Amino acid sequence: MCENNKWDSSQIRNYDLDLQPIPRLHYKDPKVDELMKTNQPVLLSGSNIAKPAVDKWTLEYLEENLGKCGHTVYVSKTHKFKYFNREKILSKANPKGVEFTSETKSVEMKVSDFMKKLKEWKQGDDRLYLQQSLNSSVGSAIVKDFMGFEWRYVTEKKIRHGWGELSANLLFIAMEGNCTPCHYDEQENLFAQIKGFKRCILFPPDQFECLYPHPVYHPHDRQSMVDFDEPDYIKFPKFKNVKGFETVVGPGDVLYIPIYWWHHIESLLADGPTVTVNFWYKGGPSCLEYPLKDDQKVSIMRNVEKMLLEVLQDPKEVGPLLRTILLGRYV
Ligand SMILES: CC1(C)c2ccccc2-c2ccc(C[C@@H](CC(=O)O)C(=O)C(=O)O)cc21
Ligand SMILES: [Zn+2]
Repeated sequence: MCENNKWDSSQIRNYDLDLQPIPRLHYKDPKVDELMKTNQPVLLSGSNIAKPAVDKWTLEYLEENLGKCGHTVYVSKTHKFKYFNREKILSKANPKGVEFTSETKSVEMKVSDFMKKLKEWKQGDDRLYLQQSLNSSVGSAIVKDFMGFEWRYVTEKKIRHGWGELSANLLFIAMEGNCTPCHYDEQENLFAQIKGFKRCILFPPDQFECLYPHPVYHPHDRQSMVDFDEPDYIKFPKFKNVKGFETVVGPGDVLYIPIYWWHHIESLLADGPTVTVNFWYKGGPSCLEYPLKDDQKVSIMRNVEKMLLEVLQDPKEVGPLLRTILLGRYV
């Protein structure tokens, strides 16, 4: 895995997974469009997409210019930051508000306090992960750098590949070793690495059965139930057969994470904090052409789950009803 002797394999966590490398291409290589057109991940190298950030966004600069208002900081007792959607707790699909606890909580923190905690952090302390939308609430210097991103290139890709509107540009500052467990998003993603190195493990949408996502009504919707650090092969036997892709992104790299592709992302161990900016685009209009694409099937499965929960109300009735439909008739 060691490519540019800036890091070594002792800095990535050891999972027993069958992984192939993600292609790394120059961002102007026409093969980039071949891969994007077929929803394949690709690592774009040598691009200036977020060049002003790569050149200027040191932690000191960010502390100075991120703005005085509070920023959303996630706190975790472990290295894992598993997304938890609070709105799902009392949604109509979960009327009884089944008790859910989240290992990750979010707090508002001044960037100066965040940076101070980053410097003083030691093993065993809670870990922090700052997330900030790059909008008018950040300082004017950051806005100016942001305007200097290579918008012509990313907009050309959005149009050429029929992506939807740009929904967000988020800035992430992670502690070394932080890990975002395996999940998928319903957005196209250009993941621009600014500072430090992140190991990215990706799985195509057709690995759904091997990754066992939480039910759609669960606050951990879209997240895999499998704990990569200690997989429970009894509860999740197909996880043993999962097949994926892997790369390590460094400053200036941009990774295309296609919509509905699973991704597990970790900041290298013992290499200091990392900074990332992502570009999330809504999915484009997808016409039902046959055979259906794997991500369309995931979307259909989500809609079936939502409809059944809507009408059955009680999540415990979904399994028996689907089993009645399936057994002896479809399987
Ligand atoms: C862990 C964290 C801070 C978080 C906590 C609670 C709710 C949401 C999120 C959230 C969402 C996106 C990311 C960035 C990235 C993963 C990575 O780079 O770590 C990723 O998944 C993507 O770009 O799609 C990180 C987070
Ligand atoms: Zn994500």
